[in-house]
Amino acid sequence: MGGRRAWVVWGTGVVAYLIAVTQRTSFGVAGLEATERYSAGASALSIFTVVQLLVYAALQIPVGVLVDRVGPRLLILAGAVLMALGQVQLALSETVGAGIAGRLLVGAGDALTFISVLRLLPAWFESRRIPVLTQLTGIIGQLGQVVSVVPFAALLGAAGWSTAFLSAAGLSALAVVLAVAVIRDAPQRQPRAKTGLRQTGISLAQAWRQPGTRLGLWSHFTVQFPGTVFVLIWGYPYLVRAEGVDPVGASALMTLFVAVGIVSGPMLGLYVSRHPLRRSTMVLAIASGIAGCWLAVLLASGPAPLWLLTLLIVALALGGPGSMIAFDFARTFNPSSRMGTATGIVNIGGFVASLVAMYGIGVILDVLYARGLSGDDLYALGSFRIAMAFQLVILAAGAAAILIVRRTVRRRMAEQGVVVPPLREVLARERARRRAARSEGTNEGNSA
Ligand SMILES: N[C@@H](Cc1c[nH]cn1)C(=O)NCC(=O)O
Repeated sequence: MGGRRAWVVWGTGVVAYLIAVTQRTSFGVAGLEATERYSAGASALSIFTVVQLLVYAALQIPVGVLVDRVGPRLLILAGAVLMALGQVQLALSETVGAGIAGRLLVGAGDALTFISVLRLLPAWFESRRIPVLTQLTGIIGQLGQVVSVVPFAALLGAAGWSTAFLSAAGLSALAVVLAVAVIRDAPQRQPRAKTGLRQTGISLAQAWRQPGTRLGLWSHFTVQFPGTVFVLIWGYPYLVRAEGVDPVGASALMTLFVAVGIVSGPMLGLYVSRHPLRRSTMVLAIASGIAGCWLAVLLASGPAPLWLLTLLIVALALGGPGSMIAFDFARTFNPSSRMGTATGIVNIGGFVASLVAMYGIGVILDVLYARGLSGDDLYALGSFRIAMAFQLVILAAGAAAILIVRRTVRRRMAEQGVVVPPLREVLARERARRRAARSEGTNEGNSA
């Protein structure tokens, strides 16, 4: 376990995930070209992304169940095939309907990938390594966005729509070859228990009834969406049009977002492996940080100062790696035979919250504009702030759900003899220990 072969298998899985994130985000950088190609307006184009995310979210449970039954390799392979077909379809499509069919295939293939790559970890690595590797999987995968924004966008500009999307399809074809050649479910061939539909239903129900799975779901729900919404759709127009940040400054803030995610991921992974009883406390701390920064930005008189916007970006960026803690709940509270199923349940949370927030912000902006409350600017600062405040409602609901489920989790743990001491007590004990260590040091100094 954990030898060279394990790193190669996991590394290949991560490359497949990075390629999936490239396919996921490639349409986002082709908005202007898509408007021309399909002669479509903004709302028609938004259907492409909504359909893709809906398919992704809807497939999480079936995929989670499947990965436990057929293993991750086959699903990573099938995911790459679907994404290659989807991008070919998009490359050749000339109508909105045909284009959406392409994105639907991409969403389906994407849905198969992440859960399957996480499922490789417990088969190949010791459990103490998994929190950091989970974080690294997320971080490296997110670099797929950079592939979309830099080489893909350049190819789109230079060679046009069909060439760019056919090349993206080529990347997924490469993932197919790599998956066939390198990825194996486990170091040794393992007999897979034959599970019928009834057993699958039972396993799904067991994963859902496990409060640790639901703690993961709500953790993912609460801290993943604010960053996703900001980066995928509303962040740039908010910074530039509402807060008056110049485009170069806005791009720098978006880059800071990626950098903070990369630096903080491994740190959070280490925290999780050292303090497994304080994982939800970290999730709640990140959620409070995001809510606090948003409140300060939204309540600022006039445009928010740059230092405050920078702080907001840092808090939002922590949400990505913070949401990976959710998968650790799925893994540690479920037997490995149900891990895929539990991971699928958890992964729905952030994507549902993101869809609700993205749509809600758009609707609020439209309503305020239609009622004449935004003057002649859809993105007026006052209106955008009201719309962005909608996220605080979702954050509060998520945090409340975490607190409620956590109580059940801790009660169950106490029944099994694991008591989580209140944070107050732990901090007081730690202060006393430090005081004692200091006074011991002073006494030793005096007697020397
Ligand atoms: N939390 C994200 C991944 C992530 C890690 N760091 C920033 N974002 C997640 O849930 N990913 C699922 C997926 O399919 O990408």
